Amino acid sequence: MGTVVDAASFELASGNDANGSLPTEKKVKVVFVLGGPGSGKGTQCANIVEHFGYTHLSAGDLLRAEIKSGSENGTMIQNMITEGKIVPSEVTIKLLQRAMQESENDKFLIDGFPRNEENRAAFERVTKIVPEFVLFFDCADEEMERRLLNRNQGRVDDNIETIRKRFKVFVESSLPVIEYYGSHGKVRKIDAGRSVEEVFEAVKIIFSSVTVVA
Ligand SMILES: Nc1ncnc2c1ncn2[C@@H]1O[C@H](COP(=O)(O)OP(=O)(O)OP(=O)(O)O)[C@@H](O)[C@H]1O
Ligand SMILES: O=c1ccn([C@@H]2O[C@H](COP(=O)(O)O)[C@@H](O)[C@H]2O)c(=O)[nH]1
Ligand SMILES: [Mg+2]
Repeated sequence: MGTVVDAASFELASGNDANGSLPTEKKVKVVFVLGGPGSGKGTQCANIVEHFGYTHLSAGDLLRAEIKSGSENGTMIQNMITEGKIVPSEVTIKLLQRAMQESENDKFLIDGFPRNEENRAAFERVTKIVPEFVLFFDCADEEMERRLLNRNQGRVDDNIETIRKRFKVFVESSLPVIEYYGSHGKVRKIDAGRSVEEVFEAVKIIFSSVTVVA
């Protein structure tokens, strides 16, 4: 597995177990993958996994799995997704923490999270994880809308009404998170309006510059 250089490792603390014993710890490296709905986050994460050995954690996929699992939060999550709203941080962070703890990998692409300032602050406070960097897929609304309306995966939020709401939430709540990380020199911005292959060429340059083969 590749070793990421020039990046600190961070400790992931789990919640106490049933006996209240000390939390277990796992050192992990995290890259946040952000961008508007339909900008191609999931598509490019699949390529990054294949070439650079990360584990892909899509916050949206984890929430959709939680609905399917019959969780007590399922109805609330379903309603939030249908409305394009942001699920409370504690729910999403628990799912992300669990996925990282259960994985044998130590480097993760967290796709579609944090979506607002509260998500960001809560994640850093609870997990003590600071991302190595933020990959930002920048894409025009018209292109994202076209992609989402053609996606055909049966998602309840891939309809024009919810898509418009998601765009508004992205601009009002998620862009400030990207600006926050930008002000800390952590954002790697990519023109995501190009073909899948062209976008991945740009992605590869970024990951190649932080990763060395072991
Ligand atoms: N560069 C691209 N050019 C054209 N189509 C693309 C490109 N990247 C992804 N797509 C297609 O656009 C749709 C949305 O892509 P994807 O699911 O990766 O986006 P996303 O950013 O994860 O969206 P969401 O935030 O809604 O989960 C998919 O059908 C995908 O095949
Ligand atoms: O951190 C998150 C991630 C997602 N959501 C909700 O899920 C949908 C779909 O997310 P995708 O990333 O497009 O798969 C999103 O619109 C939110 O409603 C969330 O609340 N928090
Ligand atoms: Mg996605």
